[in-house]
Amino acid sequence: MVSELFDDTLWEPVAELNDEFTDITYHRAVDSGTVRIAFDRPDVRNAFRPGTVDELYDALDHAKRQTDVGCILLTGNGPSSKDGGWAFCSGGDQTVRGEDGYQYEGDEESEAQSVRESQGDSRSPSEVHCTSEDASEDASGQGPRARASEQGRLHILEVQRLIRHIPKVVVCVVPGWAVGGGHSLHVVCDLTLASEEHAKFLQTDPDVASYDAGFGSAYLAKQIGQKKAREVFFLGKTYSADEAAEMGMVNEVVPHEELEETALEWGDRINAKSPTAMRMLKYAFNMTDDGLVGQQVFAGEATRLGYMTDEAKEGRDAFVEGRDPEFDEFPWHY
Ligand SMILES: CC(C)(COP(=O)(O)OP(=O)(O)OC[C@H]1O[C@@H](n2cnc3c(N)ncnc32)[C@H](O)[C@@H]1OP(=O)(O)O)[C@@H](O)C(=O)NCCC(=O)NCCSC(=O)CCC(=O)c1ccccc1C(=O)O
Repeated sequence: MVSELFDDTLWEPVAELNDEFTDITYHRAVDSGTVRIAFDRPDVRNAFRPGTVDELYDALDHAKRQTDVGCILLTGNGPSSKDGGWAFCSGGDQTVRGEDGYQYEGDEESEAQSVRESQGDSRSPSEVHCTSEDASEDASGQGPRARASEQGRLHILEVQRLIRHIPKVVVCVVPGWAVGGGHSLHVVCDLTLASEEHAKFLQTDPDVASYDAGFGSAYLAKQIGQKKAREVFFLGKTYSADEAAEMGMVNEVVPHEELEETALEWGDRINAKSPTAMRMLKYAFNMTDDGLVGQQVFAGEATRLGYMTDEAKEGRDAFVEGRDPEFDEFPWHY
């Protein structure tokens, strides 16, 4: 079973990737251009370790390149086999956090690393145990896709940027806890749909001496206002789905049993719209907050539209044919 809320008649695995993944699942809807990417570590409230983040990035990047996909659902599988608890994501896996970020190595290695570090030995586990050839294989104990690294990673931020710039609508489907870096992921998604009974929103970053000083906090303030965003981080209260909707960071709250069905319906609504309009709208919404990068992304799409005109083709053809361009037939639009 993928997840208790998952209807396997409506989805098929994206086989070339899903089979390789250990920490997430990746499915495509049978009847529509919607994909479902889900954290699959329910026993640790879907905390992400570096290998999880790699898989997430790879799935999102694959989804980005599917020209018949308009909507991405990002969710968490559940419930936990240990206690029946539900989670979207509880952020960075604290058991593999090292000195300079999250470590690829498994828990035992991390603990060993901490001990080594406290004894003044700063070698990474891969230096201690692995040759560089070992490191490219599954020496990390985190599945075949884990890329052993001598550096601690904070690359969930790369995933955040991918979600921000992906030319599709990303819906965060929250079946339980959205905490820490998991909370930040929900903030950066275009829309959030939450389980009435189980969704809970909490920022623990400062409890574990972490701080998402980008989208997770500053962009959250754009969504819910400065006072509320500061409350989320400075008081660390837990908010129900209804409270989160009231604050403006959740779009809709539905009964738990209807969560994924509703998410798929949202996907259908999204996919029925003009892909170009949706892409330009997403980038327009982003642009005011994203500075020159926002302008660059929007302008890149404007350039793509320009390239599709006969006027642009004339410019290209004239160069290739070694003649002056003939733009007389093209109006100076106003
Ligand atoms: C999520 C909880 C509130 C759930 O509480 P509860 O329902 O009572 O369940 P528990 O019994 O606590 O948990 C069950 C089980 O799961 C394990 N677990 C839960 N969360 C994590 C985790 N994050 N890492 C590792 N393990 C976790 C827990 O230990 C239990 O295991 P057992 O073996 O069964 O005992 C609660 O669990 C909780 O508060 N969890 C911690 C939340 C947290 O602090 N997350 C990290 C925040 S910091 C972060 O995410 C940084 C992310 C990042 O990379 C980043 C870096 C730089 C800039 C920005 C970011 C960014 O924020 O994105």
